[in-house]
Amino acid sequence: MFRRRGSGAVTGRQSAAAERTSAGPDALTLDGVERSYRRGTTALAPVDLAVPRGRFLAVMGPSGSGKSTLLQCAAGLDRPTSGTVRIGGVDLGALGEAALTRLRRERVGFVFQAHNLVPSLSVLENVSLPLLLAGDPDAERAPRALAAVGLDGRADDRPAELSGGQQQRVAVARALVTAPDVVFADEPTGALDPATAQDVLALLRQAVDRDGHTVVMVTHDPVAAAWADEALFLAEGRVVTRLDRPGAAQVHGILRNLPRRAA
Ligand SMILES: Nc1ncnc2c1ncn2[C@@H]1O[C@H](COP(=O)(O)OP(=O)(O)OP(=O)(O)O)[C@@H](O)[C@H]1O
Repeated sequence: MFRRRGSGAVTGRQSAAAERTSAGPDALTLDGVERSYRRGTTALAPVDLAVPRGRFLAVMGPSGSGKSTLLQCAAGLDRPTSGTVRIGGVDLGALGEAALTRLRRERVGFVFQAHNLVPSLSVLENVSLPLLLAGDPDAERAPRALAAVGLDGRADDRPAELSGGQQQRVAVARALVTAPDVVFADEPTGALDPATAQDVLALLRQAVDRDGHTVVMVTHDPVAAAWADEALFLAEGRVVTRLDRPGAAQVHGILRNLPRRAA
């Protein structure tokens, strides 16, 4: 079964990490990324961030601190007011809408709280969808991705025939199937019970340790953050602190003391 970070999985993780250090540009960089809105709200003050390949980053902070804004700007779903976002070295600001859409399809994976599977398609077809959209002809990729989340036996089922946790595992397979530069996960365990949540987090951890994926996860949950390599804490749109190898109790303590944005 999957092992929690810091257990026997460490050796494999270290060798995978060593391979990745020589693997070109960081998966994601933000340089001076700021997002403000017309009525004067600065959702995100200038943020600098570099996420190397093969890293699992948790983004945390009180409600309104700018987590979603950071994720949306970093994933090319929103354009920052100023600053530069690069995914795999590509400057998103230099891309027109069509090229940005293509980059999101081919080089970014998404896992949301609501899994957003297409109900009329089979599980395998759902996982294959990003490959179809990207024009990738490798027919083996989707079954492999499904097997990696332990659901190859359910390929022909419809999403409604699966439990919530299984559906979220399919969403993880769908996010990983194109081997994206970064997987963005927005509260991926928010709708799951604690045990099922741990299974999904273990899958994300495995994707990082075994396959060298890069994950940026927004979460409110200190237990979820403890699966990451690093936690980044936002308050009032700014990065206020970071924690390597975050422990749930430590994360909880930091969160409790962060300032909240005035409503
Ligand atoms: N479209 C918008 N127009 C104006 N203000 C916005 C818009 N979107 C977000 N904001 C503001 O930007 C700030 C940051 O919002 P954001 O959604 O990024 O926070 P969050 O940390 O993700 O919050 P939560 O945990 O509640 O989802 C908030 O003050 C919010 O009201």
